[in-house]
Amino acid sequence: MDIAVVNSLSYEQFVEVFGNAVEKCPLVAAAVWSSRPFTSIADIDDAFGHFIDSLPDSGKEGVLRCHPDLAGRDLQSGTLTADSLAEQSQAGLTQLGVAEAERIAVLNSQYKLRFGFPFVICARMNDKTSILQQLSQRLASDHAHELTHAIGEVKRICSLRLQALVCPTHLGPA
Ligand SMILES: NC(=O)NC1=NC(=O)NC1=O
Repeated sequence: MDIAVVNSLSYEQFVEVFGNAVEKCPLVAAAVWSSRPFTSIADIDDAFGHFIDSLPDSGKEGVLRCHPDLAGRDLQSGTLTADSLAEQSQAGLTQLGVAEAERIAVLNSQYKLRFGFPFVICARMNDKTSILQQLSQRLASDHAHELTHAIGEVKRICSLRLQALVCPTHLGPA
């Protein structure tokens, strides 16, 4: 879909297409529609990022709480969104050994207990080793820093999803 088509979408169509750019948070796409017309993918990406950044901490925590655990219950029960399943599979989280699965489950629970939201990382930019490493490292963070870091990961995930949805604008004749 090119940017001209994006700009022609009704808000219902826009939410249909972009509603999961932020995992299970169609509100973000519904709000970002108001920023049309967009000039490029980067423009759309900025609009998503600015909306997320404008949320109060409780809103940011709410966005994080809509993310499924990595290699968690949703993966086991096959209830992940297609986006999340593709991202988690690509990072090797669907082929964890028993010990790795156990370790990520324990660390995810410790993280949620400490911060009140799930550990979120852009799986497409990581693999299971770096994810486990980041999870144990970030457990030691303080709440304020971790909230900022986690929201940065949400925006990375969103950027990659937007790039998969919108084809780059070709300058001049295609
Ligand atoms: N808790 C998470 O980090 N979830 C996810 N990371 C991704 O890249 N996709 C997800 O669903």
